[in-house]
Amino acid sequence: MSEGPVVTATDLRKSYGDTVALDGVSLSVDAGEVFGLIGPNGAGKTTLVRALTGTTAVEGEARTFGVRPADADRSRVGLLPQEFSPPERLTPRELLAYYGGLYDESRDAESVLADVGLSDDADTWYEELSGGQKRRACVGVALVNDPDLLFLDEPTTGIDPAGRRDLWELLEGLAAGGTTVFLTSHSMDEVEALADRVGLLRDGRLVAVGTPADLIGEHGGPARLVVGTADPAATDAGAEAIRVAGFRVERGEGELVVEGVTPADLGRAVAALDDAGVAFESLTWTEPTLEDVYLRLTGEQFEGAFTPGASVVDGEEAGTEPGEGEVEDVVAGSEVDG
Ligand SMILES: Nc1ncnc2c1ncn2[C@@H]1O[C@H](COP(=O)(O)OP(=O)(O)OP(=O)(O)O)[C@@H](O)[C@H]1O
Repeated sequence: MSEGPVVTATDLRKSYGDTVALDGVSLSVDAGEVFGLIGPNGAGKTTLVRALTGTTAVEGEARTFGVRPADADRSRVGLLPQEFSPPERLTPRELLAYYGGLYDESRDAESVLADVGLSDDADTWYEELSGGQKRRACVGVALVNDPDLLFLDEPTTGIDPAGRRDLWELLEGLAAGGTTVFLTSHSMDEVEALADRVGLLRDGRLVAVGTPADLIGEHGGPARLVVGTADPAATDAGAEAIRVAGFRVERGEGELVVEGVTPADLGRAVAALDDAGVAFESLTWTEPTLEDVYLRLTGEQFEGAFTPGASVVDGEEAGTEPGEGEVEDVVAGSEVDG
């Protein structure tokens, strides 16, 4: 395993006409590190991957293994582009033989097929594979030269949950063995699970870089208690009781969202509801995730998600009708019947 950064970028810039795709991106990725790149559609992720793999010309300086990407030893780099359409009338086994043949040395096709979970479909034409099986085959192609540096642009799109987890395990194993992985994904759980460090790209700029834990600590916002309330009267009474107990509370339809509740606060919050005789149907405590970081830093909202800090606090702020906000499904947390 080599020492020091395997990938470096200094002030990368790229425009397509008036569209600025990269607006001064600098980063470095060390050997054996999994770097996760996230950001909204059009943020510049694919352009950055292309810059780092030498498939598009950019301003600034990009280096892989210390040389310009176009000059890097191709046998050491694997690339799964976002759009990759191998020949339709080849089977996964043939595809691996075909792409493996481009290198002086390549991995045994059977072991790659096993790695990506395609051993049973190894002799089906590519065009007859399901979407997820196709993507597995494409991941296999990126692995066939046993690369030291692997670029994966949205590798698990279309792959079922079990298959995604298998691929995560595979990537973790590769990284543990010293492979450097540069991963872009729209799946926050994927990036949180895999990445040692995460970079968030927005409008061509890297607006945050850090470990998932650091980014969540810095930008994820507070832990929350969501109280499912039985009826509007209970929602009103619950909001008041929680507020009086000193918490910051927001109201949604049939629920209250109490922000900044630590595990040590839970008892006091529940006691406030009980003391006020407020009937509640559920209690869910959630800690912030990388998804919260993403939402806060991009200003995006998932449909149905409420806007942190933008609705009723102390019942005073205007502009939000009860029922307007709705909290997304619980991602991590515990439910307690009330
Ligand atoms: N070949 C091209 N010609 C013109 N504009 C382009 C081209 N490629 C990308 N762009 C523009 O550059 C910007 C960045 O695109 P890019 O594909 O890098 O974003 P992305 O973050 O990968 O998006 P997505 O999440 O949708 O894959 C977008 O505004 C896009 O429209």
